[in-house]
Amino acid sequence: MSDNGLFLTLEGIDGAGKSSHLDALEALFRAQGREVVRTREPGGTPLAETLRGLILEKPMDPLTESLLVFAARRDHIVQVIEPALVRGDVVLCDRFTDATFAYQGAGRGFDEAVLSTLEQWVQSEAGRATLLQPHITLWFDLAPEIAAQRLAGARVPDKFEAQPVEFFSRVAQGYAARAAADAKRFVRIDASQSRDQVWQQVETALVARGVLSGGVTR
Ligand SMILES: Nc1ncnc2c1ncn2[C@@H]1O[C@H](COP(=O)(O)OP(=O)(O)OP(=O)(O)O)[C@@H](O)[C@H]1O
Ligand SMILES: Cc1cn([C@H]2C[C@H](O)[C@@H](COP(=O)(O)O)O2)c(=O)[nH]c1=O
Repeated sequence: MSDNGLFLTLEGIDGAGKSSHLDALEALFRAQGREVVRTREPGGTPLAETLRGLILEKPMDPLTESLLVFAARRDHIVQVIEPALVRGDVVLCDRFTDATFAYQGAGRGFDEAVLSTLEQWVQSEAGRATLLQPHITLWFDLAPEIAAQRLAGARVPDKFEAQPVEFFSRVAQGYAARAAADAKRFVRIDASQSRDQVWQQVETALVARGVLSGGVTR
């Protein structure tokens, strides 16, 4: 399968600040003449959004959780992500498979070999030479204690947001391990800085990667 699009994902622990930059990123790509599909995981299709409700609210064992996450992802890939990439669009996705390795793998302690097998099944496509992976992943790296302070009182916590800081320490380590294993794809963003400084890092990284023209402002 040929794809001329750009698959850009944003990752980080809950409260790291990634969603705060989605509007500006979408506007920036559109201003540079790109079609943008903005989406999220779990979710992005009616079926996957239904699964999201279960994943974020219902208690379940880690294998069940992982299977539901990958089922939602499969529908999302088939219905939304692959068609958009083939059209040449920018797919701006709030979380993808790195979140599964970080949350279900490192956070819950679920078997990463099983996650890798599911990744192979779900992200392979007839006609696609390699596994579907994001072209660029912006990893918003923030200490769990600061993320918890930012989220405190901001909204009613879901099943994951209600987890203790130790859980998010493991999730953060999971992200660090994924980033180390695929350093070409990951861009580490120091998310402890102010919103404007974080945005500057995002913009600079995307210009350096050649996916945005220089001299852009928010
Ligand atoms: N750089 C920043 N400095 C201080 N507060 C921030 C910063 N960026 C975002 N925030 C605030 O932190 C909270 C979490 O931000 P945001 O919703 O963007 O995080 P997130 O990574 O998308 O979280 P989640 O994955 O849980 O949805 C919000 O209240 C937001 O206003
Ligand atoms: C993709 C994915 C997500 N999660 C978790 C991570 C977050 O706590 C929620 C999504 O909420 P957000 O406000 O949209 O960030 O789901 C997960 O555990 N595993 C995954 O694969």
